[in-house]
Amino acid sequence: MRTVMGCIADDFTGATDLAGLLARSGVAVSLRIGVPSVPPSQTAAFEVIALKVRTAPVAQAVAECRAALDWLRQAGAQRFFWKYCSTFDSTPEGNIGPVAEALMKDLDTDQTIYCPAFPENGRAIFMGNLFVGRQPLAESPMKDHPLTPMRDSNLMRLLEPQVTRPVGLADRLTVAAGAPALHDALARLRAEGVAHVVVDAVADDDLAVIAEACRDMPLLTGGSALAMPLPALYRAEGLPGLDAAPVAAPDLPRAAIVLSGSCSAMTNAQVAAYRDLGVPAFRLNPLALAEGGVQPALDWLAQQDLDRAPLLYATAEPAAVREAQDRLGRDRAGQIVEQALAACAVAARDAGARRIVVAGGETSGAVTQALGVDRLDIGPEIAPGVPWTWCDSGGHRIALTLKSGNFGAPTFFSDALDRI
Ligand SMILES: Nc1ncnc2c1ncn2[C@@H]1O[C@H](COP(=O)(O)OP(=O)(O)OP(=O)(O)O)[C@@H](O)[C@H]1O
Ligand SMILES: O=C(O)[C@@H](O)C(=O)CO
Repeated sequence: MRTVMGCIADDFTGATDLAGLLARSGVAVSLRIGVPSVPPSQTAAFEVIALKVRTAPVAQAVAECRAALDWLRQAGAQRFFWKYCSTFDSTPEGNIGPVAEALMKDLDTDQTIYCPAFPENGRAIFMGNLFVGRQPLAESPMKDHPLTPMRDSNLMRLLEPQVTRPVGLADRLTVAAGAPALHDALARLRAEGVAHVVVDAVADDDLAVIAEACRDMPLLTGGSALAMPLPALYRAEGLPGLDAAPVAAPDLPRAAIVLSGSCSAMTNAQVAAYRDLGVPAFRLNPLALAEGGVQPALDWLAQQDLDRAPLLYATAEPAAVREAQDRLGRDRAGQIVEQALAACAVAARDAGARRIVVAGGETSGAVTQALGVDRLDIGPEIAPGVPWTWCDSGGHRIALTLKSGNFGAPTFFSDALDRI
């Protein structure tokens, strides 16, 4: 079927978040890991391509996203969505702005919007400032993120150094005036040469207004929640073939593994809560990994009863993360941990684990790539923005859930395992 919307996500948890929220409306969603190496044949109404480019060098991120755009255009898509984190995770150079600008150029469009709001998960934008719960972004735990510490809450100020063309704001008062008013405001900004418009949203109703006003823009950018109203709008337009055939849940053995490489405040709470249940747990320390490699963790794993869903985690508080980064360098510390958790995922699968829980976007990218997964079917939602997915890995059908660092309740790991 012809693809209605092509979506590009800058990390893997973000991709499952987006696909899960789209799937809530019963629309056909296909989630691919990386740009497929073959031209599109059987495609869904909504195609999501998961990339691992959030912290990649700008030129690499732009090249991968343009290749994804090209594939999605071949699939027939004429509208596109650039999905990044609801906490606007980026480095001073990018990659949110440079990718958006490159996609705009390829699509020959002179304006797009930026709306990472995700009210269900406490992300709201007011007067261009992003809030996480009741805290401004830069005062939230995101200020200590291991790879993308967010030290400013103002989205215009964050975006300006990342792009070459003017940045503007459509504020909450405009959004509250409704879709036609927002549409007119965007047209006025376009006439003034404003290419990049941050749009305020504090509640799902605001996102519905924004989606309605902007649904025909060739490129939308934002968090997953902005995409949620789109399937209903496109259905109302009478676009055919939007509905999904139900995906059968596989009957999987109990054996499971939980792998956590996120150091967010919420993941720290989730690791603590899961450990409190008395499950077997092994802490991966980047300094020990740098010296002794991953073998001790693999040896430990080989001794475990996978029916008890053991936990391997590098999750640590900001002071411990800083210490590892000071000694190893930020990127090396991250990569050592990601590679170790990826090796543990493969070992666990080979030992029979068929339900795999992963916490952290970069971590999920490394694990999913190591498992050789190229496509995910969306299953039931565990928490807002975190679905179970089914996929093929190493000749087996497995269940995989990729949890964004900040998402889920403190009981997320046991919630996930109870859900299927
Ligand atoms: N103890 C540690 N010391 C240093 N770096 C660590 C440690 N534990 C994990 N890391 C690294 O921190 C990074 C965490 O990023 P990741 O994207 O996996 O989680 P997250 O940002 O919380 O999740 P999301 O992107 O979904 O919000 C990874 O690169 C991981 O390898
Ligand atoms: O938008 C979010 O917060 C998540 O989907 C994400 O991108 C985490 O990496």
